Amino acid sequence: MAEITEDILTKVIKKRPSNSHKGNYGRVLLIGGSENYGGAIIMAAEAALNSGAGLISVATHAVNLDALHARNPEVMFIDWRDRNLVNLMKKMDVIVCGPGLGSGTFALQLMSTICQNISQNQILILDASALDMISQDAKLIPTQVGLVVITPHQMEWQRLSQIRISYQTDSANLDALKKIFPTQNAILVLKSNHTHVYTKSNQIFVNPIGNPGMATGGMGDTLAGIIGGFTAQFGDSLDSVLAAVFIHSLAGDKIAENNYVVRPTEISAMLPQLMSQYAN
Ligand SMILES: NC(=O)C1=CN([C@@H]2O[C@H](COP(=O)(O)OP(=O)(O)OC[C@H]3O[C@@H](n4cnc5c(N)ncnc54)[C@H](OP(=O)(O)O)[C@@H]3O)[C@@H](O)[C@H]2O)[C@@H](O)CC1
Ligand SMILES: Nc1ncnc2c1ncn2[C@@H]1O[C@H](COP(=O)(O)OP(=O)(O)O)[C@@H](O)[C@H]1O
Ligand SMILES: [Mg+2]
Repeated sequence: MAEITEDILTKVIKKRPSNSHKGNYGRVLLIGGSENYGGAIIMAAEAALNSGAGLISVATHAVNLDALHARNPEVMFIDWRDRNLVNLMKKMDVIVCGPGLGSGTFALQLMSTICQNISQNQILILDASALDMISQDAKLIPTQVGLVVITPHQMEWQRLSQIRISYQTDSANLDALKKIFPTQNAILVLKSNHTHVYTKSNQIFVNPIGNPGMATGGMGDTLAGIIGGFTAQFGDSLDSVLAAVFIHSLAGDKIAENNYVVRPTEISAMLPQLMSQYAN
């Protein structure tokens, strides 16, 4: 097992060439935010925006539109019941699904639409409720997809892998990852106070930083958005995912130097400045 180090940030974060435009930094669609959990998808979208995705769209319950735009007018909106959502999905480089999605019949339909329409040149990041839905129905896992990144916390991983938290050893986790995604290119980001990242080729990484001030609702939603932003602009590599995990905790540690609590939105606020320090 290897520790993720600061070097991953200099390796991944690139200075932007002058002759570039928003289309060069990736299109991300975030799907989630039921009537009760709008904040989750707003925080994920803010994280994707602040981590540098070129174009960001959010498919959510209509009730979330005003809050989303009041907070981040840079982000585009589509009602998640809009028939055009399927066409929009097809234009995306990255789809992040799950923060605040909920688990009703409609959420199931959305997952099924993603599963049927996503393609080999797209990245899918599954978090929160989306993971609970694939736990209940493996047919919702797409076979034609470029990369799937799953970001469960330990209880979500228990539901998906059937491994109880105290039995979530590295070897059991690797076996489960391969069993759940037999043919797909898949990365498991198993979140905890020291998040582990697993690949199907038996690579294991541990995140040595982060702090308990980060134990605040919305922290995982923010990580999902950063992974979306990093894979959209720096590519569908393991390194992009490792860098996202590391910078999320690095920001958390910097905020915790003089704050008892770390707000997820403050992590997002810190990203543009942190990224400029590591870009080369
Ligand atoms: N502002 C918003 O809109 C927000 C909306 N959100 C949305 O809410 C939805 C539900 O997501 P969820 O994560 O809150 O609920 P769930 O999956 O039931 O997990 C909690 C259970 O697991 C247990 N547990 C054990 N180990 C654990 C661990 N390491 N980390 C965490 N939990 C651990 C834990 O144990 P306990 O606390 O009882 O000790 C408890 O029994 C989802 O769609 C999400 O996006 C949130 O993002 C917050 C902000
Ligand atoms: N004690 C802790 N130390 C370090 N990181 C933590 C700690 N508690 C939570 N985190 C981080 O916060 C995030 C929590 O994710 P999650 O439970 O999905 O949050 P939410 O669903 O509320 O957004 C993960 O990235 C996890 O690593
Ligand atoms: Mg979560």
